[in-house]
Amino acid sequence: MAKKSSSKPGTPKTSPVVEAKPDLSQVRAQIDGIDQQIQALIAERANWAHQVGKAKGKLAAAVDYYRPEREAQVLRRVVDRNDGPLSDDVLVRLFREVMSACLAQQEPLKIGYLGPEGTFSQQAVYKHFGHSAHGLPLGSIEEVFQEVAAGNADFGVVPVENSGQGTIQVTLDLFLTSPLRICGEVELRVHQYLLSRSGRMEDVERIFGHPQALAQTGGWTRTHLPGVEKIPVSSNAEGARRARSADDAAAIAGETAAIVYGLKKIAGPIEDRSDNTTRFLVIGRQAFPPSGNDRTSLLVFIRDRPGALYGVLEPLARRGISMNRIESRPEHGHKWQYAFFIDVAGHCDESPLKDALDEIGQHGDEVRVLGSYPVAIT
Ligand SMILES: O=C(O)C(=O)C[C@]1(C(=O)O)C=C[C@@H](O)C=C1
Repeated sequence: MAKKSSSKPGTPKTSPVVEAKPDLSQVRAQIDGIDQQIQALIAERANWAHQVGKAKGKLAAAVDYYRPEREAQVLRRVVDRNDGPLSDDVLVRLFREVMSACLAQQEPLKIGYLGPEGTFSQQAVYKHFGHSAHGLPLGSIEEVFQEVAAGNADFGVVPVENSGQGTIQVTLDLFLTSPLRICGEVELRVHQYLLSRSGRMEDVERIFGHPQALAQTGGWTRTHLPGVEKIPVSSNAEGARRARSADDAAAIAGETAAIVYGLKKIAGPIEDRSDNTTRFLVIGRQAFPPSGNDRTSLLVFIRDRPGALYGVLEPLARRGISMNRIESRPEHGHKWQYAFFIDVAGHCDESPLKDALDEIGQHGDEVRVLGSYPVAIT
C-alpha cells in the first residue's frame, strides 16, 4: 500500500488546491508541462538503459541483457518511495512498462505461455515482463517447457498453484525431468466472469471453463445456475472461443478473454474466494544473482531411510531459514519413492542457505536447486 507521509523534497509545489474550483485550462496547462518533463525523462532513461546495454558488451540476444534481480531492486525502490496518491500496484505496473520498453530497445524478449490469447497466463506474462515483451501462445504447459529448452522462447510463464485449488501438478512434474531453471515468480489476482455472446443469464444452458475456473466458481454457479451443464476445456480462453459460437453457451474466464473474444459480461467477479490468486513461475535457461529479497525452489530426491526428510529440513530450521512450501510427488520410474518440492527464503549463493545446502548434500540425498529468484513484488 502507498504510505501517507508529509511532503518531502522533490514534491511538486504545484499540487492542485482542492478547496476552490480550479480553472480547467490552467490545470491542463500544468499537466501538459508535467507530461513534457516525464517524456523527456523517459527518453533520457531509455538512453541510459541503452548505455547499460553497451556496458554489458556485445551480447548475442535480448535474453542476455535481461536482469531480473536489477528490475526487482528498481521496483522495490519505487514501492519504498511511494507516498501516494497512486497505489504501489499502479506505480509498479508503470515502471515495469518503462523497463520493458528500455530492454526492448535491444530486442523484445520472447515469452512462452499457455495460450490461446486471453488466458490468465498471458496476463501474468505482461504483468511480469511488460507489454514490450513478445508473448508466444503455446498449446500446453509441456510445450512451454519444450520451447524454452529449445531456445525458441527466452522465458516461459507457467502456473504452479492457486490459493484455493492448490498445486498445478503437471507443472511440478515437468520439473522432475526438465533442465530449466526458475528465474522468477508472478502472483496474479484472478477474477472470473460469466461471459456470453448475448450477455443474458436466461440464455445459458452450458458453461465452458478450465477445470480450475469451474472449481473456483462452483459455489456461485450452483446457486445462480443450478443444473446447468459444465463442460471442462483446456483453457479459459478456449472456453470463451467456444462460447462465442453458440447462443445457449457461456464461458467462465477473465476480462481479457471477454475483450479478445468479443463476449459480454453476464456476472462477475464470481470466484467463491475473494483472495483468489494464482502463482506463476518464470522458467528460463540460466541462473541469476541475488536481488536482496529472494526465494529458492529446491527439488529433493530422498532415499528410503529413517529420518531422511528430517535430515533435509533440520539444517534449514537450525539456521532459521523459513520454508513456505513443501510438496511431494511420486518419482518417475521409482515406485513408492518421492521427490519433495521445497520453497525456502534466501538465495542459494548466499549464507545461510548456501551453508545449509552444502550440509544437506553431505547426507547423500540429491538436492537440485531449481532456481533462486526475487520474491514477487505486488
Ligand atoms: O540495469 C540494467 O542492467 C539494464 O539493462 C537496465 C534495465 C532498466 O531499464 O532499468 C533494463 C533491463 C534489465 O532487465 C534491467 C534493468
